[in-house]
Amino acid sequence: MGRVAPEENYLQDLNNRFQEAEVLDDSQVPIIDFSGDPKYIVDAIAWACQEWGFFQAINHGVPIASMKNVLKLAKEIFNQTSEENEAYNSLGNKLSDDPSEAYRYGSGFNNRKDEKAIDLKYFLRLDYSLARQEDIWPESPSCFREVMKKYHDQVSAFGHCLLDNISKGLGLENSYDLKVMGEKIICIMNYYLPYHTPELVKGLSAHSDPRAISILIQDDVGGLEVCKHGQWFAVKPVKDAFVVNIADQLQIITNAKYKSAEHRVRAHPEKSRLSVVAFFGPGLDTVVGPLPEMVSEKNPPLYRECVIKDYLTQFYAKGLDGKRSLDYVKLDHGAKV
Ligand SMILES: O=C(O)CCC(=O)C(=O)O
Ligand SMILES: [Fe+2]
Repeated sequence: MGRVAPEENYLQDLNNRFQEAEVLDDSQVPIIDFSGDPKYIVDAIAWACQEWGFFQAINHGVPIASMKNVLKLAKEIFNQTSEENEAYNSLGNKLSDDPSEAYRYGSGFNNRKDEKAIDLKYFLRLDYSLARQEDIWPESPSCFREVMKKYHDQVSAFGHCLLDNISKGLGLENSYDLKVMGEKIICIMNYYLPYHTPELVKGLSAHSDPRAISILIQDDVGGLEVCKHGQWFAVKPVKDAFVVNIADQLQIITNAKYKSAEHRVRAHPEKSRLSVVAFFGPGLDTVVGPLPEMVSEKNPPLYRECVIKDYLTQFYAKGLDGKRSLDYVKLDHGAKV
C-alpha cells in the first residue's frame, strides 16, 4: 500500500481546501437501531431522510463477521501490487468506458486525470448484478467470490428492507413499488491514501451519489463528512454500523422531500482508510421523475423525467461537483434543492 502520489496532481486550490474549522465533530448524525419497534424504525428513517439524507444503522441484521470479511478482503486487494490490481481490468474483457457497467480498478474518481486536484484514493468497482455469473467474478484473492457473493445477498436483503421502510414512511405501499430503486447494485471498494497535511488534498471530493440509496461499511479511521444546510458534520465510525445515505434518484422521486446527502472524505495524516459501498439504483433503462403522489398544485414537480442511463452518463462525464448532477434534471422553477 506504500504507493506515493505525484504531489502536484493532488494539491487543491487555496479556496477549495477542506477547512478543519468548518466541520462539527459532535456526533449529531442520526443512529437508527433496527432491532427496535417497527413503527419507530419507519418514523426514524423518514425523519432522517428528510432532515439529513444520512444516518447510521445498527443491529441491521447483516452478520458482523461478513462485514469484517469484506473489509479484510478489501485490505488484501489494496495490498496487492499494482500489476495484480491492473489485472482486474482485463478480466474477460469486461472493462468498458461505461463506468456503470464495468469491473474496474483505478485511482481518483473514475480514473480522471483532467481534475485540478485528483482524489487521493484507489478503487475497485464491481457490477454487483454479475454476482450470479460464476465465471465472470474475479478469482483472486482466492476468497473473493465466496466473500462477495455472501455479502451481496446480505446487503441486498438489508437494502430492500430499507426501501420497504422508506416506502411505508412515504405512504407509497399501495401505489408505487419502491423495489424499482434497488434493481441494480454497484459495489465499490475504496482505499484512501494517508497524507501528511490533509487540508492540502482531497480524499474524495464533495458529491451526492447518483443512484437511489447507498449502504457503506467504513473502517475505524474516520474522515467521512456530510453536509446539512451548508454545515459539514463528521460521520464518526460507529462499531458494526452501516452508514446509509439517500442518493439523487430518491430526492427526485420524492420531489425533494427526501434529501440526497452531499458528502466527502478527508484524508488522514498517517493512516490509510478503507470503505466498501453498495449503491442501489434502478435498472439503466428505467425512467425516473417525481412520483404523482409526491406532487400537487402547491408542490409542482421540481425535476423532469430522465432515463437512468443518461443521468449516470452525465454524472461520470462531469466529475464530482457537490449536488450539481441534479441540475441536469431540474426544471426552471426547481429553485435551490
Ligand atoms: O468512503 C467513504 O466513506 C465514502 C465513499 C463515497 O461517498 C462513494 O464512494 O460514493
Ligand atoms: Fe458517495
